[in-house]
Amino acid sequence: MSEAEAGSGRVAGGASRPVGLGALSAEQRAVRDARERRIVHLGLGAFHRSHQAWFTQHVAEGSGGSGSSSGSASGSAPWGIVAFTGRRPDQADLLSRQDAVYTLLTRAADGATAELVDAIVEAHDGADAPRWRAALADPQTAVVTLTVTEAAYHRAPDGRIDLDDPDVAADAELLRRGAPEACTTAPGRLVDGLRARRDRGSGPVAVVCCDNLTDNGRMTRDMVLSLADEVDAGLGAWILREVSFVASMVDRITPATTDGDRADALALTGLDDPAVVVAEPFAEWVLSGRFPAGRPAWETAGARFVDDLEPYEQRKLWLLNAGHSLLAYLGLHLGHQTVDEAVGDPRCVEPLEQLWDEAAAELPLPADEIAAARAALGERFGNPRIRHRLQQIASDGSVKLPIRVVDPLRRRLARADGARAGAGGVAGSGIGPGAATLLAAWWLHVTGDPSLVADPRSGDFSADLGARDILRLVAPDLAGDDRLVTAVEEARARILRLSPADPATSSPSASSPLDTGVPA
Ligand SMILES: NC(=O)c1ccc[n+]([C@@H]2O[C@H](COP(=O)([O-])OP(=O)(O)OC[C@H]3O[C@@H](n4cnc5c(N)ncnc54)[C@H](O)[C@@H]3O)[C@@H](O)[C@H]2O)c1
Ligand SMILES: O=P(O)(O)OC[C@@H](O)[C@@H](O)[C@H](O)[C@H](O)CO
Repeated sequence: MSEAEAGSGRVAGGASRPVGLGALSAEQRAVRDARERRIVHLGLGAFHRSHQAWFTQHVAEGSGGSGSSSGSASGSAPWGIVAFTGRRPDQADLLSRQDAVYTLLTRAADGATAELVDAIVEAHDGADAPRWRAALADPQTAVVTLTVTEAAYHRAPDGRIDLDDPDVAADAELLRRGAPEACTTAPGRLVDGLRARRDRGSGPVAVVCCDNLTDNGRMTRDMVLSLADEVDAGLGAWILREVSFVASMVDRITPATTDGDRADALALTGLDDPAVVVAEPFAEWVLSGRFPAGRPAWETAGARFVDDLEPYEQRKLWLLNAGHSLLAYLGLHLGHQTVDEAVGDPRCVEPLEQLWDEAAAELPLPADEIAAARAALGERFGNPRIRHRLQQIASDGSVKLPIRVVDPLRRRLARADGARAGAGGVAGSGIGPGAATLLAAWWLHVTGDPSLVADPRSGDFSADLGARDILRLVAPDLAGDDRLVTAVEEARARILRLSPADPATSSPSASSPLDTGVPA
C-alpha cells in the first residue's frame, strides 16, 4: 500500500474510511475469499499479527499449502487463520468489527510503510469453548500456532506442568469432569481442543509454539502431555500418535501500539484502524518439526525449515532477548523509557557488549555470523521510530531470565570449572560482568517497588531480598555459588554508583559504542 512518509497524523484531502473487507483491493479480496480455514491460532496479540499472520499473508500466490486433511487435495488455495484471544475478548471484538482485516505499520529507521493484512479470517474470544473445540476438531485444521507469552505454559521445575498452580488445577478439574466451561490456561485449552479432535476422529495436526522459549516444541508437548495424563487415560497416547509439536524461533520486534502509530497509519492509508499493529522491517522465522496434515508454503515468504533449531534459538534468546532484558532493567533504573533511548546511553551499552561477548563465547556458530547478528541488533535496537517500551519488556523476568541469561551463564561456569580441572576453557570464575549486571539490574527492579512488578512470582518479591534470594528465583542450582553471589552484589553496587538519567549521556544521539549509524 502507501509508501508515503508517516508522521503528521492527518489524512491528506479529508475524511477517513473504515478498515474492513471493503478496504481491500479487488485482487486482495479474491485471495481473502479463497482462504481455507486451515490454521487455528491461540493468543491474538500484536506479535501474531506482525509475524505468523504476515508470513501467511506473504506466501507466494499459487503455492497455497502442502498436504491435505480429510482426503481432499488442498491444491493451491491460500490458507486462512481462525484466531482466538488468550485472556480477554477485546481484540477479538475489535477485529471482528472490521472483518479481522488490519493495518501493519512497518517502521524503518528512515520512514514507515503500511499494508493491509487479511490472513486472519475469523477472530474469537478464547473463552468461547464450543467454538474453540469446533475449530480444533475441524478436519480442515492442519496447524495450530501459539503466542501466549512465556509465563502461560505453567512449567514446574521438574519439567512437567505445574499442577500446584491454582489455574492449572482448576483446568485439570474441568477437564476430568468433561465440563462444558472453557479452560483458562493455554495448556488446558490445548488439551480440551485436542480431545475434541480425537473424539471427532479428525486425524493429525501440528502444534507450533511461537513464544520466546528454549526448545519450545518439546516444552509445549511436555506441558500438554503431562496435563492430558492427569485428566484422560487414553488421550496422551493419541496425542503422541497424531500430534506433532514443531519448535520455532521467531523474531520481529513488535512493540505495543500507541495512538501515534494509529495516527501515522491513518495518514498513510486514509483508513481509520483502531487495530493497527506496528513492527520493524526485519522478520525471521525458523522452524523444525513435522507437519503431518500439511502447512502453508511459508518458505516462499522467507521462513526456513531446519533439522536443528538450537543454534538459531540460542542466537536469538542469548543476544536479542537477553540484550532487551538488560536494557529494560538497567535502562529503567537510569530513567529511560524505550530501547532506543537506552542504547543511546553508554552506561547501558558497556554491559550490553559484555553480555554479548559472554553469550558469543557459548554460541555454536561461526564468529562472522555472530558478528553480523550483533551488528544488525545494534541497528535494530537503535531504530528511533520503534518506540519499544522498556516496561513492556521488563514483565515476567522470573520466567525470561533463566532462558535468556542463566542458560549461557551455566555453560560458561561449567567451562570455567573445566579450566580449573585442566580441561581448557574460560579462565577465572567464569562469571562475566554482563550476566552479573543483568541479574543485579533485575534484583533492583523487583525490590524497588515489588507491588508494581508484573511477574507470576511477584508474591515472592520484597524489598529485603538478597542476591542469593534472587538467584534462588531464577537459578536455584547456582544460588549456593558464593562467587556468583559476590559478582551479583558487586554489579549491584556498580549500578547504584551510576547517577540516574543524565541528559548529556542518555539521549539517543549521544555517542555510543554500538554506533548504529541510525539517524536520531
Ligand atoms: N512482541 C514481540 O516483539 C515478540 C517477538 C517475538 C516473540 N514474541 C512472543 O509473543 C508473545 C506475545 O507477544 P505480543 O507482542 O503479542 O504480546 P501482546 O501483549 O500483544 O499479546 C499477548 C497475547 O498472549 C495472551 N496471553 C497472555 N498471557 C496469557 C496466559 N496466561 N494464557 C493465555 N494467553 C495469554 C494474551 O491474551 C494476548 O493474546 C511474547 O510473550 C513472546 O513470547 C513477541
Ligand atoms: O515478548 P517478550 O515479552 O517475550 O520479550 C520482550 C522482547 O524481548 C521481545 O518481544 C522481542 O522484541 C522479540 O523477541 C523480538 O523478536
